[in-house]
Amino acid sequence: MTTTVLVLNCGSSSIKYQLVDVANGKSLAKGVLERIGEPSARLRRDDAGTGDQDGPGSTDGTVQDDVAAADHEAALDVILRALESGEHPLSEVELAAVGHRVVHGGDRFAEPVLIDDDVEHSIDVLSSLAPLHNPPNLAGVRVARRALPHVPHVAVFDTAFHQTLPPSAYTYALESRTAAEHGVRRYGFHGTSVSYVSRAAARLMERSVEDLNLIVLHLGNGASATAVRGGRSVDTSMGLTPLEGLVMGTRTGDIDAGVLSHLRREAGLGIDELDDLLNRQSGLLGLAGANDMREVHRRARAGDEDARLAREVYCHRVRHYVGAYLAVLGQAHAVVFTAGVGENDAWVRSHSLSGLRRLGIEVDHVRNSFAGSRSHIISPDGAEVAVLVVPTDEEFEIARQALDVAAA
Ligand SMILES: Nc1ncnc2c1ncn2[C@@H]1O[C@H](COP(=O)(O)OP(=O)(O)O)[C@@H](O)[C@H]1O
Ligand SMILES: CC(=O)OP(=O)(O)O
Ligand SMILES: [Mg+2]
Repeated sequence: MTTTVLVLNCGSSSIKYQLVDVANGKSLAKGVLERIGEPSARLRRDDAGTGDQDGPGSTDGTVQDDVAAADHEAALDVILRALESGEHPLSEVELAAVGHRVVHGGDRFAEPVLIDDDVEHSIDVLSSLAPLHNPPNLAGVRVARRALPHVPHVAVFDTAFHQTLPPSAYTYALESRTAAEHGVRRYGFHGTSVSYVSRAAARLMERSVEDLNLIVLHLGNGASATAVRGGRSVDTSMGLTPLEGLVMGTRTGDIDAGVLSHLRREAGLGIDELDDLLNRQSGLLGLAGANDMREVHRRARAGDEDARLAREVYCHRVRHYVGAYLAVLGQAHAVVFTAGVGENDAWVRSHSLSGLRRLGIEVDHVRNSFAGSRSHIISPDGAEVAVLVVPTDEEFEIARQALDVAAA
């Protein structure tokens, strides 16, 4: 039986794709189509079958500029044609499944599922709880189901891994009838990444994940912290929506809910304006004028005080959650950095964890400056709490889970 899975991770303005042979862990083709809807849409592809998984962002292949991708349908069409012209044309590859990243699965989905019209409808209903994510996820599902109607399509949810949160962690102290009536609770996101990274961290530590307490810091465009006990999520920083917790590229993270009523009354902002302000105009972008941490560093080095403050706030919040989750877990075996910032940004790693020696947490500056793309330990030998950098691979994890569902 075939073990090849096409994975689609559809964002609002980009689609990441990967063709994976789950059996041997090989990536047969991958890429990202960015700036959907703009004339300057661009496809970065690596379809030479470079072999092993090597983390996000590592597209060492070719770049096609100005591709015709006015919407997700056109974008997927470009991707399917790119795959067809690569070393592993879809017409010659038998697909076991198409795996889709879906960010919000709400109460309904604790596991990956085979997509039918009813599942599609549920993803749509959950869109208001993940306005940056579920709508494009759904667009990808719809287009791909039409383009590849004979292959099983599987949704893999960011929320699923966090279904193990205990009620004390997922319950907001909001009047309970209102909360129950409107499904207001903490769900948590980035679960596919955290689950993959937890197991990869255990391998690096040569321990079983069941025996480890981990604090996983997924610092990408969205950012979250998760406390993982024995491979299960027991607390996480994102909540009902992917807005709570850490400072992100364009999202506030934690903010006093009173700010909303204050701005409603004082600035006359409507609900959609508030939503846009908190989700799209804030975070690093709102503080420093740039949502990419590399640009924030450039500005900070050039003396820009706003950029300096933005990265201080970012690291302060990470440190805040590390302390909180040390307390939640009682004891941690490792702090694990992953995703775009976590994997690449030595400055953020060392600033977030500085001064924590008495808690057993220390970063070795030589090890921290290693810039390769493989998992590595950045704490000194013998540290009480290991500090690790572990590249995430949401696409591979989605492929693995999608194959499980399709083969069941
Ligand atoms: N070398 C780097 N140094 C610091 N930050 C980086 C670096 N490379 C990427 N990033 C950050 O990672 C972010 C993207 O992270 P990623 O995990 O790829 O996000 P997503 O998968 O959500 O699109 C970028 O916005 C940028 O801020
Ligand atoms: C859930 C979430 O925030 O995802 P991303 O980091 O891809 O925006
Ligand atoms: Mg991401």
